[in-house]
Amino acid sequence: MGRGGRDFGEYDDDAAGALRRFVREAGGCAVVDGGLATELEEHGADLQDELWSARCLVSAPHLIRKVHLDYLDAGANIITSASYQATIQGFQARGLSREQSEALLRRSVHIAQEARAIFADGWSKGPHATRGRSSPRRRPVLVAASVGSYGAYLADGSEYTGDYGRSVTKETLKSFHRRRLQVLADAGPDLIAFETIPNKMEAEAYAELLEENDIRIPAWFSFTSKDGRSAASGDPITECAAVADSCARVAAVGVNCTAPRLVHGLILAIRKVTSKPVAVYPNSGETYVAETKEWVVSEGGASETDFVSCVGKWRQAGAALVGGCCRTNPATVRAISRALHAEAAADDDDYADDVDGFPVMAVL
Ligand code: MET
Ligand SMILES: [Zn+2]
Repeated sequence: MGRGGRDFGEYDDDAAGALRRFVREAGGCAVVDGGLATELEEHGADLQDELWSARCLVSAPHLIRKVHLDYLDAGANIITSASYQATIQGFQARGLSREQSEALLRRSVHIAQEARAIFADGWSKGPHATRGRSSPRRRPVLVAASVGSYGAYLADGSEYTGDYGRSVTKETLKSFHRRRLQVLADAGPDLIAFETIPNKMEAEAYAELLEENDIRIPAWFSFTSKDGRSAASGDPITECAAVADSCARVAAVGVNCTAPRLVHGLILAIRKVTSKPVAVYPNSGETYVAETKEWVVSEGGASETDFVSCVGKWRQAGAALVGGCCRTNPATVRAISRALHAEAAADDDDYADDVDGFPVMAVL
């Protein structure tokens, strides 16, 4: 069990059942945080680097903690560690030792756990309690250890194409991820978030690693899609989700860093092959250009601005966890949380003051 967490990790049926209970406790749909790298950059971090957000594990851990706290303050039930692009191989290429690299992976989880503890502390004896709230609400919070795909390590945008070249096999991917996964799991997160998975082969590699290494921390598999029918590589999303479905250690299946307009169809497709909870945390709808490491507005991008107005539709389609990915921020998460808990928010003046009249355009 993670520090400050509930008994989440101690599941004896299946991982999906444990997450389903958590979602229920969170009010029927859990709020996932928003873009971590995006927000680090917003605070001045320079991520034009092959390590991307993982660079801050060395240079600005306090900033990572602040961003986690901002997402908690915005209503997140799940915060995701800064390990997306943190890999032993990537750190070693920069001259760090294996021990130092592994310590940085552990640090990513510990920073998120620390943020949760600070938040819980402030929540029970902070300003809200003195404003006359009779029973301070305790929001359930889980720490997810992020595992970015092999493409993220390559830092060439291939998590959005799924094209790793012929020489990369499932075994390549397994040996690339094995130790990193074990170190992250040993750091004691509540969840492992396999994010931005671009193809079926990497999902298979993860499923086998979870079994072979006997990782007993519930995981979620989250894919990227560019067309709303398949993962980035062209593998049908139904086949990718079926890989996740057949692994008892997988608690949820979903999509992230995908245009919001594609999400509804993807939820419906995923639900055809699994009854595990579905997680969706799209990006703003902009497109990542690997050469310049920049996000640009794509064609038809204007329609993406109603991201938050889609939240109800996604929930109706069966999403159990909703949040944001790149180019989303705490304001997005606050608005998502509001959309999901509209009735509860109406009873809560402090909260309503923060979000009333929030312009959706400004969210993204
Ligand atoms: C390219 S997807 C990045 C996901 C990661 N959790 C982040 O928000 O930074
Ligand atoms: Zn993203």
